[in-house]
Amino acid sequence: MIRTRFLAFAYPGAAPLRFEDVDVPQGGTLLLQGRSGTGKSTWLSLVAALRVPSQGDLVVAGQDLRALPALRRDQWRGRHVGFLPQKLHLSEALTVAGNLDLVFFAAGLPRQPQRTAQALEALGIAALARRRPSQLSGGEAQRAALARAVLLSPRVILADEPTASLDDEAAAAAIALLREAAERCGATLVIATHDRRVRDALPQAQQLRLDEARAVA
Ligand SMILES: Nc1ncnc2c1ncn2[C@@H]1O[C@H](COP(=O)(O)OP(=O)(O)OP(=O)(O)O)[C@@H](O)[C@H]1O
Repeated sequence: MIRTRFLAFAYPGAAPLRFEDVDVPQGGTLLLQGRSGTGKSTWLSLVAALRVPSQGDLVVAGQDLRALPALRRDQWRGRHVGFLPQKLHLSEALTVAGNLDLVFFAAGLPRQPQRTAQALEALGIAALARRRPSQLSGGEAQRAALARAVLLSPRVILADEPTASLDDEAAAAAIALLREAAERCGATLVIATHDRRVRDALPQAQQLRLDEARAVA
């Protein structure tokens, strides 16, 4: 679940970005929409506890993020938030499986090879576990990044423009994979997108529209 009230964030020297309230139940889907520069990445970073709101309340998966001590934020994120960034950030120094193993490290947990294998299996890329990211197709790399995002069965999955630069077939596959992964984990799914195809594919999803007006104090 995600609940925001009067949420705002100000970059130094800039007018605050103010965000409309949302109430997304656990397991629900939210589409975060708006043109470039309207604050989608900022909103995602607040929900992921990467930034602290300047104002307002923010509860994610039952955790009041303003009450979360700074020292516990990274661990909380590592355990409860799965992030599928637009640029996938898979390390070429590691195999696909090795990239997933980093998740355990980030969450302060021991490596669990069986769980890594299961996550790759669930996304249909078990056979690619020992490859390097550069040896994957774009779609395979996205599956690897999604396997990494859902490895610890997060309560929230945040996907930043997951269909950008994908053709229709690949975009439909990416949306289906995200939905299936969220369903398996019982996670709340947030997709930041300005792709109409995502909205059309998820007609039941809640929507939060950001616009330029919100960037004004
Ligand atoms: N580190 C920063 N310092 C100052 N201003 C910033 C910083 N990061 C973003 N901004 C500004 O905050 C506003 C929101 O940026 P944000 O990246 O959240 O938008 P976005 O909707 O995700 O854009 P895009 O779709 O292009 O990724 C923009 O006006 C941007 O210029």
